[in-house]
Amino acid sequence: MADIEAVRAALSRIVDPARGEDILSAGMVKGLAVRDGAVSFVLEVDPARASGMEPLRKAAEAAAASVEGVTGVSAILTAHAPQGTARQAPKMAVPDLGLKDFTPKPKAPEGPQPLPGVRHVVAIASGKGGVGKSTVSSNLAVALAARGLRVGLLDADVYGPSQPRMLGITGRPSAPSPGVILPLRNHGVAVMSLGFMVEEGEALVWRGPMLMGALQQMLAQVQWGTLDVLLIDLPPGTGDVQMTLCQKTEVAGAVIVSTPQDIALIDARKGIDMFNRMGTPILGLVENMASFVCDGCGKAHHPFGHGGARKEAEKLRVPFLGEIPLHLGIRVAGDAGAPIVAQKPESEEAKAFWSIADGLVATLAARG
Ligand SMILES: Nc1ncnc2c1ncn2[C@@H]1O[C@H](COP(=O)(O)OP(=O)(O)OP(=O)(O)O)[C@@H](O)[C@H]1O
Repeated sequence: MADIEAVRAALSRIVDPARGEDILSAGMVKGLAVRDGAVSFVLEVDPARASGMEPLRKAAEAAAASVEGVTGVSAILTAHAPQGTARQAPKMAVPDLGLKDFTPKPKAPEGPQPLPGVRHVVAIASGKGGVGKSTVSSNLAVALAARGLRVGLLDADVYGPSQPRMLGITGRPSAPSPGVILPLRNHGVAVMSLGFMVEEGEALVWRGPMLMGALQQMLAQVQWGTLDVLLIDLPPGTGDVQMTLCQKTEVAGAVIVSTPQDIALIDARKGIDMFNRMGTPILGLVENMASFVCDGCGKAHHPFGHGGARKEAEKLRVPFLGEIPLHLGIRVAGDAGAPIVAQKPESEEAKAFWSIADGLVATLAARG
């Protein structure tokens, strides 16, 4: 079995030529973990040098891979300027010879790019945390797969990746060659999550640039194969992750999840506004935790109010995709790793997810 100390020793032999120091002593290796032979770590570099650091990442990856018992390595490069050093003057003044750099540089593609092999990228977003965005993502993914679509789910909720638990996946994705990560599968869905790479809670303490680097690397390196739909479970809010996704990747549209409460709807409106500004179409609004049917009296109650999201959708002229009840079964199924559409596909509480999934299939089909 691979030993973390052996991996450390291998990494300590990789020297960053610019610093003349090995990457471990230089503090560039973050989040090193070894689980069942799979090694993962983040190589944190100065943004000013980021474009030339791929060879160092590859060397570190190869060093870790050479350790006995290691079955796969995932080394993620992230750019992060150490505080207070980003603007420091270089120690040695380099004479300016007035020469222009004529080295041809590969032109970075402009604007959002399609993901190879993926027909439609659909972002699942919410303005506020805890409204059920991950629950909706996992149920929609499983429902779409059950309808015969080739479905992937990228858990980009980097602050609290919950899809490994909700979809019942433990393991680690394999990395058969440098720069290639294979997603894991369950319930007919190909899944990639930062939760596979770090211990639970660890990503919460990562800094913004590390998270962004991890997201971009997941977008670039995960080999999804051919997919009809890739759902992206976004973190709540309207931050860097959402913007980077829309700027770099061609997104067919966003599904916004909200509870009926005013406060959640205000945040949902902000989310819709952000997607509008980024030019990403809104596929619709979902109202989660819309009603609660009491076991005792059998009546439907509306603990968070009712109909707010439908009204808001009308007001904002975006499609209303459906209401999902607040139901213990939905939470228990998610916690047990089998979304309700997989665990009890015929149940009343699963119905709304099927109908939203069918609406999404129709919308995407209309787009070709
Ligand atoms: N309709 C529902 N009925 C019962 N429980 C639900 C429902 N929707 C979500 N939950 C539960 O509420 C909790 C929060 O849901 P979830 O993790 O999906 O929210 P989220 O919006 O993705 O949160 P965050 O963005 O903060 O990670 C979970 O325990 C989930 O099982």
